[in-house]
Amino acid sequence: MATQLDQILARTALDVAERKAAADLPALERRAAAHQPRGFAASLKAISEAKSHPAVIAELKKASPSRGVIRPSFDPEPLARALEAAGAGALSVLTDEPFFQGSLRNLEIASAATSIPCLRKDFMVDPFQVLEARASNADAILLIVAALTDADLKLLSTEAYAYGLDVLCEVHDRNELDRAIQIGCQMIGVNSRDLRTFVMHPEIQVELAETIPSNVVRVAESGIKGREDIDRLTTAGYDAFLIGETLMRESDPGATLSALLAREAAVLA
Ligand SMILES: O=P(O)(O)OC[C@@H](O)[C@@H](O)c1c[nH]c2ccccc12
Repeated sequence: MATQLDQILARTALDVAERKAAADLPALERRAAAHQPRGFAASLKAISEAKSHPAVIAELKKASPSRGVIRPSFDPEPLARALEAAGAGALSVLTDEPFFQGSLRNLEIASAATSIPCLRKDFMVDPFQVLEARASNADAILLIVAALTDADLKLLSTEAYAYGLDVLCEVHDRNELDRAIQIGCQMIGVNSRDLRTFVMHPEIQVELAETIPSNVVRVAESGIKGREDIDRLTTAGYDAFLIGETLMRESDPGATLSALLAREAAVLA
C-alpha cells in the first residue's frame, strides 16, 4: 500500500516536471547567482558551541497533512522578522504547496526579510529543485533519506554543495541514520514523526542521538513543545532544534520563542 510519503512524492514528481518544463533556466540561474548563501550549518554550530541559548531552527509552516491548517493568517515577512528578533538561529520555510500550503515565494520573502540562514523545507527529488532553492534565497535544503536512494542522496547533495547550499539529511530510524552517515551528511536531523504514517515516535530521537558522529550537526525535529524538551534533547546530544507547530499555533510566535530561549523558562517550567 502506498504510504503518506509515497503519495506526497508522486505528486511532487509531477509538479516538479511541470515547473521544470516551463522554467526559464537562464533567469533562474541569474536569480541564484544574486543570492549569497549564508552558512546554515556553521551558524547553528557556532550558536550551539557558544552555549548561551539553544540553537533553534524556527519553521514557517501554515498547514500540514497531519495537523491541517495550523496558522490561518500566515504572513511570512513579519513572521520571519519576529522569529529572527526573538533569537532564532535559522529559519525553515515550507515550500510544498499541495500538502503544506507553502511556497517558494514565502521562502524568498522570509530570507530577504532576515539575515539568518534559511532552509528550503520540501520533498527534494530532482536537482532542478536545488536551483529553485538557491534562486529563492535558500541557504540549505532538506533531503529526506526515506524518500531517496543512496544514488539520489549523493546526486542531490553534490548539486547542493555545488550551489553553495548546506544539506540537512532527515532520518527516522537506525537504517536511515546509517545511510546518512555513510553518505557523509554534514547535518543530520532525526524526525520523531514517521513520514510514512505520520505517527510520532518521540523515543527515537534519544535512541539515535549517540550514534550520530560528533562532527555532524545533530538536529532534533518535530514535536518539540517546550524548554523541557529542548533540555532533554540537549542532554541526549543534539546541537539544534527544529520547531514548527509550537510556534505557528501561537498568536505571537516571537514571544513564544523568546520565552523558550530564556533560561528562566526552564526554571519556571
Ligand atoms: O511542527 P513540528 O512538530 O515542530 O515539526 C517541525 C518539522 O520537524 C516538521 O514540519 C517536518 C519534519 N520533517 C519534515 C519533512 C517535510 C515536511 C515537514 C517536516
